[in-house]
Amino acid sequence: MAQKIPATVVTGFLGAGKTTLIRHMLQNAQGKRIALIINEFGDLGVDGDILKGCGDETCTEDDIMELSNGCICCTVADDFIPTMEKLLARENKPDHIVIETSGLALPQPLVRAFNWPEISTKVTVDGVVTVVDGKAVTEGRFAHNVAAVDAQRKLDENLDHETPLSELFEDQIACADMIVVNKSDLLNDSETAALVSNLKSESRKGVQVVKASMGALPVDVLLGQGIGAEGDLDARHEVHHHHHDHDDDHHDDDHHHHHDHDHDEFESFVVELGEIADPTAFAQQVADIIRTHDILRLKGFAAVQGKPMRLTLQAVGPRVDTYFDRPFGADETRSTRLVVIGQAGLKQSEIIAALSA
Ligand SMILES: Nc1nc2c(ncn2[C@@H]2O[C@H](COP(=O)(O)OP(=O)(O)OP(=O)(O)O)[C@@H](O)[C@H]2O)c(=O)[nH]1
Repeated sequence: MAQKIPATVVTGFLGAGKTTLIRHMLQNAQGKRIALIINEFGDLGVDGDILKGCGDETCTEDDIMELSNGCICCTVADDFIPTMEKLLARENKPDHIVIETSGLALPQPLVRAFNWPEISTKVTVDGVVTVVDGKAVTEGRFAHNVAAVDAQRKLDENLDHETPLSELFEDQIACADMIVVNKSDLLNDSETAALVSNLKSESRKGVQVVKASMGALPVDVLLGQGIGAEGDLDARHEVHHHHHDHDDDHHDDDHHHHHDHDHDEFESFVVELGEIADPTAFAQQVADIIRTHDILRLKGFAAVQGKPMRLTLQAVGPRVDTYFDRPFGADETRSTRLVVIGQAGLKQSEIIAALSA
């Protein structure tokens, strides 16, 4: 019987650095043939485009498959399983499959999907890698399971309210086989050490916690954990959520379980603009809009007047990064397309007006 193909699930909150980590991994794959499945949030294939635009031989378009029908946990049967089957039916099989979940997806339902008969004999979950935005967590955003923040919470009644974001963060930590404390370049040594030790105490026994900057970790560290996570689901208990009206018995079926609607708390939309004049001024404008409207994530591509190259724009919280990634193609419209992601209730028309100003 053929050996099962190992699959690594990369999860982590919005903007934690999953795409960056995967890109680094592909560029340093050391001959390993890696196929990618990307679960995009929103209808603009930004992450896929970033990976395809890396121009590296190891990430040809053929090896990248996109799931774009929303959160992976609700589309297992219609989207994920058929995509996996297509991938597994290929003559030229990958050595390893890497699945990037959208920043809002929960890893447990995806891992559970590997027990489906269509794929369970052919693939196994090598491990779940959870990428953490070290800077954001240190600053107390989505950091509720960090002991220090918890202690503070108990002292302040106003902080008692749990948000879905922190619950999601806990679920991602609970499911991890390896936790990557990314963006360590933005932390000092003692902040990094404190975060690593907090996450170690919050995660299951034996889970590795490693620090990284720009997701730069050796492929041998990330892949080949050999965990078989799909057979180990009970250890990855999802956190009990207070606002749900029924309790989780951990034997829920794949789609209709209690997490289904967590991502309803979020929304995203795409903004199309013409060419922009000045990247620096535009980045500043974007940063101001993010602050005013409490946008979680904003990313996409811009056409800059007089520049043949496409500008990639990435914003996580108030930090906006821009860089030119590749020339626009001859048959490509020189336009600016951005996806905006935030908690439900974004003032879409105001945001579009502000971006167009
Ligand atoms: N300073 C710093 N920036 C980083 C690091 N890793 C990633 N970034 C930046 O953070 C932003 C988000 O990184 P991505 O890799 O797109 O994050 P992601 O988790 O794929 O984001 P989503 O797809 O939106 O969930 C980008 O602008 C990256 O360049 C890091 O270690 N240090």
